[in-house]
Amino acid sequence: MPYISTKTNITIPKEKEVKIKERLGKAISILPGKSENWLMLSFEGDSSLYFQGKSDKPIAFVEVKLFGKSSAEAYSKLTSEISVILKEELSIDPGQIYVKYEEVSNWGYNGNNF
Ligand SMILES: O=C(O)c1cc2cc(O)c(O)cc2[nH]1
Repeated sequence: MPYISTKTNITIPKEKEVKIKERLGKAISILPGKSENWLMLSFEGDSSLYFQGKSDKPIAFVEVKLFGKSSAEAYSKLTSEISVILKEELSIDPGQIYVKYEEVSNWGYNGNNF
């Protein structure tokens, strides 16, 4: 049950959001055992974000939370793919993107915790 949130200082047109949603749905399988079946996503455009004291270029902060653990190699591959997606869909340069990973041991769903 991964969760990916994407926050950016630029506007995300609806058709781009849908495309990114589809691409992240495939990319999540880079993490062994994870799939779009349990993936939740959120998008927040037009955010007040600054990087290196500036907000004059497209910037993104992406958070990936997952139940359990994965490997540094898998996280690195996912970062590459997320960066490609945001570059191709929103023209955000990889050097303007942070991707944070969080491994969660207590995850609730459907009224109970796994
Ligand atoms: O995507 C996951 O991390 C995930 C899905 C899923 C379903 C399930 O029934 C479990 O017991 C664990 C679990 N993890």
